[in-house]
Amino acid sequence: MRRLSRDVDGRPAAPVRIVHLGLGNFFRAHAAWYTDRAPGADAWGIAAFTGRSPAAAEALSAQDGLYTLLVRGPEGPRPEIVSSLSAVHPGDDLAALRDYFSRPELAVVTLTVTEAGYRRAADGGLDREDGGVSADVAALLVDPVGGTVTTTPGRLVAGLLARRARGAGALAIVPNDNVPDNGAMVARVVTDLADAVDPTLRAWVDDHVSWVTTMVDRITPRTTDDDRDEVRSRTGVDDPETVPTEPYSEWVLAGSFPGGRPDWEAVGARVVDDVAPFEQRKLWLLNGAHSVLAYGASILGHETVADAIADPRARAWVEEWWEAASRHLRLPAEEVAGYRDALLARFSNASIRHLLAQIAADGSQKVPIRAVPVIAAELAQDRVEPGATRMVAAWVAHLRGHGAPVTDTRAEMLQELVAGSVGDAVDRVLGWLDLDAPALHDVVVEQVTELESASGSGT
Ligand SMILES: NC(=O)c1ccc[n+]([C@@H]2O[C@H](COP(=O)([O-])OP(=O)(O)OC[C@H]3O[C@@H](n4cnc5c(N)ncnc54)[C@H](O)[C@@H]3O)[C@@H](O)[C@H]2O)c1
Ligand SMILES: O=P(O)(O)OC[C@@H](O)[C@@H](O)[C@H](O)[C@H](O)CO
Repeated sequence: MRRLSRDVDGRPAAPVRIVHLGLGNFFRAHAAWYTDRAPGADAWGIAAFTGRSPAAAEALSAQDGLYTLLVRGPEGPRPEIVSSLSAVHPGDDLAALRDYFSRPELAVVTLTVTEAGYRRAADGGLDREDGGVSADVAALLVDPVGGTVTTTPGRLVAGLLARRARGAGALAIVPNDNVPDNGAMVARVVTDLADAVDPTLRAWVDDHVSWVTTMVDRITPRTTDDDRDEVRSRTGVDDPETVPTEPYSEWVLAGSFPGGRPDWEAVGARVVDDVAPFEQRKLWLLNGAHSVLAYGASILGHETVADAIADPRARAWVEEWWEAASRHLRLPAEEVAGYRDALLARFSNASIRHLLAQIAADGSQKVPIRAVPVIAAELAQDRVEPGATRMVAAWVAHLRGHGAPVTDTRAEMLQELVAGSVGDAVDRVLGWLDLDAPALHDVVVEQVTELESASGSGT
């Protein structure tokens, strides 16, 4: 069985003008795919760095950075080869990272490092108590041009220090993680870390970095052996780096690109003044429903989104969540209704095996941005809507050992929050979420109790 190689399968590697951090599946289905398909792609190569493990860099290097995107639509799976990765590196290859940042032709830095990768404290600023962050600050204080850094904010500051030292000019930083106002979010953690290592760096950053805000959407689960087998049988290529994804894709961006960028709009991206309405629509309706299912439907015994949405009980939870969330979206009702219909079709796509356990991970980063704004908006209108609170109740039950396994960078703290009686657990979790309204307590306790008794019963 043959492997992918540029001699046979792809375009020649384009000159690197984009650096990407976080070489996961979503980046390969989304930003790398838009860059590959944009007109003039032969002028826009990406150098991508893994976040933690070097495995993806090693495997992709062995196939010249090429990989197969397996687009799983209703008409059957369609393999597409993506050629935009000109170079792939393990995340700890800091010499390469600093070198790219020093080049004037580098114009864009994109990121998909997960919500937890930004190392934020509860107030949204950089978590200075985080061990990785304090080690990065210490390393850059001792050696700004060669210090070893491991966190994403640390790597960005190391790159920016190298760029300033070479006078290499302005660039855009484009976070593509599911975080509201993600441009301002990444600006904050990076400038916090910059301030801690060099008080003169902030002024340079202000003049030379454009923080772009984005809404990103394309359901992209982890790769399974079935995906690799499908590619093998359809193309005769053995591609361990296959990425499964759905046909639907959206990318909405706001911000400037002082060094230029690929013509992503030509392949469907939208550049707008304000991302917020798109981001709320997607984060609340899509990601919020995902979280309702990840915690609630895994308690009912389901493993994937498609299985879960086919269960009338879980589907009703999603519809109730959408009713509550939709009331607070600043979009025309018909647009919201159309989006909801499209979501039902996307969730029901059984050829995408999207595991509820994957979506459930790092709830401490997701529940506060997916559930809290909707519950708070309901409270502001004197409503306690069970459809809105169920995500929190299901998360509490999940943290107490029901449904999908708990994987969270803050697992230890969360276990303390949910210990003891259901009433105590709910009190502490609502307090941690800054949802102190007494009216919520009984509703959430009743929902947790109901979910815990449904646990494992499959009813
Ligand atoms: N998968 C999707 O459907 C999808 C869709 C829209 C947005 N996203 C966003 O993309 C992110 C990544 O999703 P994915 O499917 O590519 O996941 P993935 O697990 O395939 O890849 C995650 C990447 O981030 C890196 N990473 C993980 N934790 C990190 C940390 N603490 N510090 C630095 N790097 C870290 C990993 O090494 C890997 O390179 C999501 O968290 C989400 O915010 C995903
Ligand atoms: O990727 P996460 O971990 O932020 O969230 C899990 C899912 O809700 C998410 O991946 C969606 O599938 C995605 O945001 C669709 O565009």
